[in-house]
Amino acid sequence: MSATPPVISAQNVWKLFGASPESYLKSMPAGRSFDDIRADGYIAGVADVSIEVARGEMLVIMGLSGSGKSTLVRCFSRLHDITGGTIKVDGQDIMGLNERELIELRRNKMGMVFQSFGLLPHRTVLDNVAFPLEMRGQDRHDRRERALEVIKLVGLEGREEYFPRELSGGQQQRVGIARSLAIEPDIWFLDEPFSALDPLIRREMQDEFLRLQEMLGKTIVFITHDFDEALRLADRIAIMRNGAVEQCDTPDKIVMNPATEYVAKFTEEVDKARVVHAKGLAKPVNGHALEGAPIDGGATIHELARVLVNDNRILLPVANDQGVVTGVLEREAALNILLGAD
Ligand SMILES: Nc1ncnc2c1ncn2[C@@H]1O[C@H](COP(=O)(O)OP(=O)(O)OP(=O)(O)O)[C@@H](O)[C@H]1O
Repeated sequence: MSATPPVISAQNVWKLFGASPESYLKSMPAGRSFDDIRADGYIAGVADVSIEVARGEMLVIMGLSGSGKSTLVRCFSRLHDITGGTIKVDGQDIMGLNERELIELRRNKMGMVFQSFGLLPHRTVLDNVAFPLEMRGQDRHDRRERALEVIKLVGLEGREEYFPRELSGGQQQRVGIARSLAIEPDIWFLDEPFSALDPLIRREMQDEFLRLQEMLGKTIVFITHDFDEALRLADRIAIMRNGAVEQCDTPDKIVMNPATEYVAKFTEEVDKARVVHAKGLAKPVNGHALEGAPIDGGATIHELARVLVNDNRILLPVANDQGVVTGVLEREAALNILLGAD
């Protein structure tokens, strides 16, 4: 991960729901499980989570319904006051902010997109997208210019005067995305943005989203309960269960080395060759004598299938995107993944 300070830093964060969570947490003995806490009359929405989000990173929070994804992300923007621990955004402890500072933080730094789109039905696409700029007091001309710009960015040019009811689900979510981008947020929170869309449109939106992210390079926290979606989008995935993070790692590492049985269950059906990259499987060079042209570390094992089958080297040098050899791939290990024998 980069050496720059994290955009979001959560340390030992708890969010308990119940009668007097703060005093309960203070007197709670260490090692209390989710079920113990429930027996005491509390729900551990977030249980001792420590996680950092790097600048420009796409962190996907994945977990089944009720695992605590939304609660954790609500803590990041202090839509929930946390019960214990600390959350810093750009180095600032957000529990120390007053109401006005919080509103500023959310309005200027944070963009949010929800599953339900949340569009204003009596406003056109243009006015929906310009709405957060209006809230910010920007003048009419500037907000129109900016709204037109982001509408174009999400591929809705020509539909500026449509009303939400005249758009498909995918198009409505594009409006939601454009609206959240209008304020140029540093941090972008997306809570299951595509789960109301049918599978084909959903995939299309994921591709669009990756394209946008390539252009914009935002710091993103993306919630999903769909493991395949997480694998497609994430730089790192945090897998939650009972309010806790079971594992937070790159898709390659999660698929190759699931930390718990629970995580392993998600990976069972996954076609690993389509997820794992050469660089994820590569080992350190460690004095191996390497011969011949290197392979692209950013390619998946599936994308390298032809090379892996035809090449007869035992060890293949793996290069980064600058062409520098950074590791070595055992061809047999890669072939095993390709053949589903791993
Ligand atoms: N305001 C609240 N009061 C009491 N319990 C709550 C509250 N909000 C969330 N919870 C509980 O906290 C736990 C985590 O909920 P959360 O909504 O974060 O899960 P989630 O993983 O986002 O689920 P989903 O995928 O269904 O949205 C659940 O057991 C939920 O019932």
